[in-house]
Parts: sequence; structure tokens; C-alpha cells
Amino acid sequence: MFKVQDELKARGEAARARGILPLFEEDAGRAEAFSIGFDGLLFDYAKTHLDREDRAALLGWAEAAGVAARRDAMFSGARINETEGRAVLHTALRNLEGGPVEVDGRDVMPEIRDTLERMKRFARRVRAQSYKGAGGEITDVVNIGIGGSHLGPEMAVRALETFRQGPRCHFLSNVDGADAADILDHLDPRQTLVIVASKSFTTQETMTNAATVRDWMATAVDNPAKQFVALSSSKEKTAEFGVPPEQVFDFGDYVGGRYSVWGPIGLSLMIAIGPEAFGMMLRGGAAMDRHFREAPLAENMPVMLGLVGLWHHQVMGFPTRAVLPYAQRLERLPAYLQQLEMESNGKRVRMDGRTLDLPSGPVVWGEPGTNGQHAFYQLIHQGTQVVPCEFIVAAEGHEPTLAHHHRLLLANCLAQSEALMRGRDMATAQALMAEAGYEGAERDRQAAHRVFEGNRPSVTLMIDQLTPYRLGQIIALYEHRVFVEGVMLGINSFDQWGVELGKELARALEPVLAGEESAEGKDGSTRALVAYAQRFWARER
Ligand SMILES: O=P(O)(O)OC[C@H]1O[C@H](O)[C@H](O)[C@@H](O)[C@@H]1O
Repeated sequence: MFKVQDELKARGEAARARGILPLFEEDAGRAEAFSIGFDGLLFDYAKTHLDREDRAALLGWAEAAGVAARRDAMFSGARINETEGRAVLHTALRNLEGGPVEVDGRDVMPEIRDTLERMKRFARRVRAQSYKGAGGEITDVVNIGIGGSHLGPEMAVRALETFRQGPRCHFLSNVDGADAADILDHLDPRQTLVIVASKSFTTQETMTNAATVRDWMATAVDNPAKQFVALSSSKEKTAEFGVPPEQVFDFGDYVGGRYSVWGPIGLSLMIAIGPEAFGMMLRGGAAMDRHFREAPLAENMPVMLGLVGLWHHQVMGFPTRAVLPYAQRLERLPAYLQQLEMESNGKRVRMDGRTLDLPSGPVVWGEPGTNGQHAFYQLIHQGTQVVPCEFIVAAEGHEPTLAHHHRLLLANCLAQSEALMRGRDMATAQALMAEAGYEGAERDRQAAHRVFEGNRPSVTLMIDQLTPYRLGQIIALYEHRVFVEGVMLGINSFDQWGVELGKELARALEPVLAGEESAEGKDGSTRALVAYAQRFWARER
């Protein structure tokens, strides 16, 4: 195993001491050498501590970890999700111009194409208003799902609002009745199409919400199941629920939940933006797949984004990373990436069963700029923790009459990465305070608060404009980045055993809360919290 602890740790320390800005002075070609342009995207990682030798060392690690071979195994349909015994083929969902993809000798492309055609036909009918609810045309679509069956379509529908001509889409996910109440409150059941999105069709939150929405619909519609669509891997369970088979869109177990927006789980998106625009998103994803498979590692965008991630978290020891889209319509991208990255790489055991000897994936968080600037950027600029930032911004917006807004947005984005890198030293701060009339010790005290350490790394992903194609590229870029980091850490990015224990305990606690089972055996804290709720309920009744 390549010893990152040794060579790279030493490199990380040297890089920290050296800083970022001097690298631009030493290397006039740095901006070009530390960026990758591909098919309309510009990924700039020049504002990091990496120099050419550090990068070569990271690439050495990628080679030693067998990233290329593992990537090829994934695309080939091998069962690389070893803890669940599954192939990992979300890429096949967008392989529409490619050749066959086989799992155990069976080509999965015909079933993928067939389902996509059925989705298109259905989406067209809803959009053309030839598919009708009990009260006429469908004005609203409610997608019921959680995790991977929620975040992808919700994020993408919001991102592509400019392209929406179809009915309004709502996303019901939380088992909190408030979520259902707030969404249903504004809708007419006779004109609402309900999509139950659940790969397993057993997820407690989704099935509870689906039953509630079916009851709500039954108050106004004779046959509510007719206005239900199911997206799932389990045809038996969708039949049990009563969804007509022609309204069930299924997919293979080789599509993981958090990678599933490209197929049936994306139906609400397809209804919103239309099959053609949805197809453009698939094309964008496929273009990134080709790049990931073909570009040499050093010029490979997902590989380099992954290496920068590992450099920041595993080598430099920065505990989190912020995703900061300067695009209001990408407001759900950080939440989407939280699942993609943290559910994929937040693990402490390697594929071979050994405990990781490096930190696993970082905490990922973020909010759109410029809003974040007026909230948490204080910590990013002057806090004691370094937060590597990932900026995403388009050169142009979709509001031609508001182009001046967009220039301000872009100026703010670029200013932040510059400020993080440059900082402001004590001498400059002192001069500013002297100008403001402070003197002596008071000048220095005031100046200390206005110092910015600088040397804080960021990367910027720049696009021309946020379109379905670009969104497809961006999602696939992040999917492959997560893959690269997972392979290099030796972990399985495609299972999620860590979510199971809480589910089991919740199932056991419900009857305890209901008073049907005793709280005996529970810890004192849990017993006290149960007792508080029960006392409250007793008083209410
Ligand atoms: O699509 P479903 O089977 O309903 O699963 C929904 C979600 O719940 C699971 O517990 C996992 O944490 C997610 O990876 C998954 O996307």
C-alpha cells in the first residue's frame, strides 16, 4: 500500500509553510497547468497549495491504488459493490449512444432503453394534458421519496427551473406530518399526480407518506391508485400497493439510490423539463463518463477533483469542505452532494475488512453564494479551521435583463477565492487602522481583528450557463470524484450500512412510545425522553 502518511504528509507540511500565492510567482503558467478545460467546463485548482511535484505524488498514489483498473471494472458491469454483491451501473442509464453493457453476460441496455422510452411516452402525455386526473389536466406532481429517491430530482428540478414548462413539482420526503400537510394543503387531489419513488418500496418514511397521500386522494377521487405512479426495483411491492403496472417504472439493482436520478427516479424531472431536455442531461453525464474513461489521469477532471479532495482532507487534515454554488438554482446541490459524498465515503472499514488508517470522507456542507458570504464566510476567512472551498459559477445567467446582477454574482465569487488565497497581512491592516485615526497599541489591537491569514485553498468550476447538459456533466463529475476518492481509500463507495442501525432502533421504539411495549432495557436518557413525550400525550388526552 502506498504510504500516504510518509511522503505526502511531509509534502503537505512543506506546502502549508510555502503558501499558495508564491506558486503563481514561481510559475507563470500555473493557471493553465493547474486547470482542466473540457467540453465547456473549466476546472481551476490553481488556488491550492499543490505544486507540480505534489501533484505527481498524488498521481502516483492514484496509480498505486489502481484507480484506472477499478474504473474500467465499474463500467464493465463487474460486481464491484462487493458488500452487497451488486454491479454499479448508473452510467449505463446514460450510455445511450454506447454499446452493450453486460452484467453476468446479460446486456442491460435493452431494458434501460425500453424503460426510458416508456418514461418519455408517459411524460409527454402528462405534459400534453392527455393524461388526466379525476378533475382534468394534471397541474401538480408530488414526488414522494427520501434520500436518493428525493434529493436528485428535487435538486435538478430546482436547478433547471428555467427549462420547466410542465406541471409544478413538489417533493415530499420527511415522515414529519408537517411536510405532507404543508404540501397537500395547496393541492387539488383531482388534478395531482403522485409519484412514489423508492428503490426498495419498503422505506418507512416513503411508505407512510404514500399511504397518507392515498387517503387524502381517496377523499376526492374514486380510484386513487390510478393517479399514482411507482418508481422502484420491486414490481411485487408496487403491485401490492395497487399501482397499475403500466404506471410502474422499474430499474435494476445495479443502480444505487444516490446515483439514480438518471433513470426512473428522474421521472418528475422529465415531466417538468420534458424528455428532450432530460435527454440532454443524460448526454452531459455520458460526455463526462467518456472523459473519465479516456483522459489520462493528470488531465482527467474527476480524477483531479478527487485528488484535490484527498490532498485537502487526508493529507492536509482539513476536516470539512464547503460546496458554494454561485447559482441560486443550485441551492439544493450541497444537500445532494452531502448524500452523494458522505453516504458513499463516510466509512471506517476498507473493502478488505480492515479498519481505515486514514480519515474517511470529509464533512461536506454549503449554501449558495452570495448568501453564505453574509453568514458563515466569517469562519471561512478568519476561523481557526481551514475550510477548502469548491466554487461553482456560470459565466452567464438566464435573465438577460438582469445581466448586471450576474456580473455582481460572478465578481463576488471570484473575489472570495482571491481573498481566501491572498488574505491581508498585519502591516496592511495597521496602515488601514492608522488611516482611520487609531494610534499605537490601539491601532495594533484594532488591526489584529482585520488580518486575514490567507493561504486558504479553493477550486472553481466554471461553466458558460446552467443547462440540462451542464448539469449532467456536473453531477457525473461529482459521482466520479467520489468514486476516485473511495478507490484510493480502499473503501466501497456503493453501500450504506451506516444508516441501518438507526432504522432498526426506530422500528423498535415506536411501540415503546405508543405504550405497547416497555422501555425497560433502554438507557436512562432514552427512557426519560420517551417519558416526557408520554407525559405530554397523557395530559393532552
Ligand atoms: O429508494 P429507497 O429504497 O426508498 O431508499 C431511500 C434511501 O434510504 C436509504 O436508507 C439510504 O440511506 C439511501 O441511500 C436511499 O436512497
